[in-house]
Amino acid sequence: MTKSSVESPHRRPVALVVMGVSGCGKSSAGEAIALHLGWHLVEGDSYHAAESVAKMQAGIALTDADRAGWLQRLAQLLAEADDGQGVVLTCSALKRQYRELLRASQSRLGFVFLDLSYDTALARVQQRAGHFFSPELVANQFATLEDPRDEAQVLTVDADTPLDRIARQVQQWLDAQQP
Ligand SMILES: Nc1ncnc2c1ncn2[C@@H]1O[C@H](COP(=O)(O)OP(=O)(O)OP(=O)(O)O)[C@@H](O)[C@H]1O
Ligand SMILES: O=C(O)[C@H](O)[C@@H](O)[C@H](O)[C@H](O)CO
Repeated sequence: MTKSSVESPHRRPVALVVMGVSGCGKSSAGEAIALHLGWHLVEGDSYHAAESVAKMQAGIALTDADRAGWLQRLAQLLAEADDGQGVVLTCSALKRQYRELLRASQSRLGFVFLDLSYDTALARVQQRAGHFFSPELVANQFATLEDPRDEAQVLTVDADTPLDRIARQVQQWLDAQQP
């Protein structure tokens, strides 16, 4: 057996997707992580089609077809990350097939899964003012979520953890990996 065949195929990520249901803290944690690492922050919600935002405002869940173009746009942005410029992308990435699509564009991709209870997510979304996302859709987000924990390069974090601690957990996780 050659040396390379026994080594982990995964190298330290140069891009991270901060993922999870609405209200789990993707934007807040994504910003904290990007600041801590000195990486470029991409807010995935900014890349939804206007029609998709209108649907979510109206309490209509997105379909795979609604998300297809959005995910393609995000995949292109992830492809640009490298050792010189890391990228933190906030993106719900609820289904495994969405995550696979993103992985296909960036081999050195990690996911930070913000794990949160339904009750807490709902309370956060209801309390938040001025956001397009309809609280009626929170249950659908949980129904759509396919747990990523058994997939490679996924760090699961309790989404109730203070943001600075989440950022440090991510840093430690990255530091424990080979360059
Ligand atoms: N770790 C945390 N501890 C306590 N409150 C948090 C934490 N992270 C986020 N919040 C709060 O929860 C609410 C939702 O956070 P945020 O908008 O970052 O979530 P999100 O996943 O980006 O949501 P969406 O996908 O709907 O935009 C905000 O009011 C935010 O201040
Ligand atoms: O895939 C989706 O259904 C969407 O990306 C949602 O998750 C929202 O955009 C987001 O959570 C609200 O900010």
